[in-house]
Amino acid sequence: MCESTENGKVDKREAIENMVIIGSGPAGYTAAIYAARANVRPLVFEGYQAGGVRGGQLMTTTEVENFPGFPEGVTGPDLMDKMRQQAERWGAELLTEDVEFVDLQQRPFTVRTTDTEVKTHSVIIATGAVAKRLGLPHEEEFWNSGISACAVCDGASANFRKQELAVVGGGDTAAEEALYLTKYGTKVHLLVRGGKMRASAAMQDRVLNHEKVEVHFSTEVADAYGDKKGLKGLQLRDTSSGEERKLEVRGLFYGIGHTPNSDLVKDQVELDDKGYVKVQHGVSTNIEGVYAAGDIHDVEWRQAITAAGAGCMAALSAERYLAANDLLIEYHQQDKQQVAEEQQHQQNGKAKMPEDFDHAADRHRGQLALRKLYHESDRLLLVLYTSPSCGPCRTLKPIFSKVVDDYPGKVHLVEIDTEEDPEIAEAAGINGTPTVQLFKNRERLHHLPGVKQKREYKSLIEAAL
Ligand SMILES: Cc1cc2nc3c(=O)[nH]c(=O)nc-3n(C[C@H](O)[C@H](O)[C@H](O)COP(=O)(O)OP(=O)(O)OC[C@H]3O[C@@H](n4cnc5c(N)ncnc54)[C@H](O)[C@@H]3O)c2cc1C
Repeated sequence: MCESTENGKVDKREAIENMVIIGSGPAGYTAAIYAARANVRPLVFEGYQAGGVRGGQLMTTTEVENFPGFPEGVTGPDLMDKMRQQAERWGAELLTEDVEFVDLQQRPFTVRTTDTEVKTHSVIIATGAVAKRLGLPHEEEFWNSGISACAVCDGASANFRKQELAVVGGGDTAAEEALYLTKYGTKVHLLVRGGKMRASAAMQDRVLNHEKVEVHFSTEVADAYGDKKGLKGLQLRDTSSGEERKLEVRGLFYGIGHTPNSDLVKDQVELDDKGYVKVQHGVSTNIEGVYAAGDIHDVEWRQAITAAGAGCMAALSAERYLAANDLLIEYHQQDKQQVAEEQQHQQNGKAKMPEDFDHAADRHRGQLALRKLYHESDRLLLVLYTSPSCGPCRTLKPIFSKVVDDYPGKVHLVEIDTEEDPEIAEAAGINGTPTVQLFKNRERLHHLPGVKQKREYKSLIEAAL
């Protein structure tokens, strides 16, 4: 059933769900795999923007070396894609939407996004955590044009290559980001507020002995400065003497920890003083039938494998709760092969090479296609800049492809891999991926860094058609 609200059409489902899982990090997807295997048919709200991208924090890292089953290591985005495929294969329903409202006071519980509203007998909160920001006076001005919270997503951008860069933080995340950035920058300054680092001994050894990394202890960032082209430097303050000085860098990356994504449930579920959900018996919240799994409650271990373990416990606990209260409706699923709609979209969207260039096709790839269409096409031109190691790009690509499906013959989509085509990305002023630009008749209409809501892209496209 569809109903109109102030937000537009909301799909209000009449049937009561067995289980809703909020979040799609290792905790959410593992809960989905266990619940789906038990014929519970969970509904997963994967998230989109509110608390980090679909797939969670591992979408922002490169190699994961410690997740069991991958002796050669696996990239974070690949690991999360595999978990997603496994959940989908066993019949979990996945919606890439942010949950905006929950009512856990009345049963069945209510869960609502902009597009969907459901009632459910049980809920697993697996909303994880997001990177903290410093809140510098000029942070917003240089966000995505020099300041970033994801070195792995943005470090390879043309404007950071062969430049001096800085990372803030003294823990493992900051150390990992600094080491990653040495691949691209001429030098990386690691700015540590205290007199020593909190990172593991092994990580400290690596950064302190790396020829391209300079560690500045007792140093905090007071502000950032630059011009319209982006960040030019930082105003630093010595935390012991209060003395200030400038440091010329073109990139500032945050590695200063995380905030739990618990705002959604903060007045309904018991939280600790830092905002983490309080649990008993591993995953049970103070509300029967509501469970929490992963970094949303784990202040101590905070690992992919512990989050996945908690997801398993939450799914089994919720299933027991449903069975004990006679609420469970079983759905016997066929062993679906991996039929991800997303893969189909990517398949359909395979871009043509310039040699067999087809003007009529909606989708293209690479700088030659872009140059050709920029000069010759009278359609609206949508340029999607991505990079191979960027997790948010993997989230955006299928969603953006679906947006393009709605305008057959009216738009041209050109995907530019900023590693394959760094010159054109630089010329276009791309400071991070993903970024979308809209052009009409050789005029740039919009520059949209990051992942936006589908409706935002659609309203800009419709206004420009
Ligand atoms: C840079 C980096 C490197 C790391 N490397 C490793 C490593 O090598 N090995 C390791 O074991 N661990 C690593 N970790 C830690 C690991 O990523 C986390 O412990 C793990 O991802 C936590 O999983 P989670 O499922 O609890 O939450 P997250 O991964 O944080 O996922 C939370 C999910 O909830 C969704 N969400 C949030 N709010 C909403 C909402 N309102 N509606 C719907 N969905 C929502 C988000 O979109 C996201 O999908 C790393 C972390 C970082 C930041």
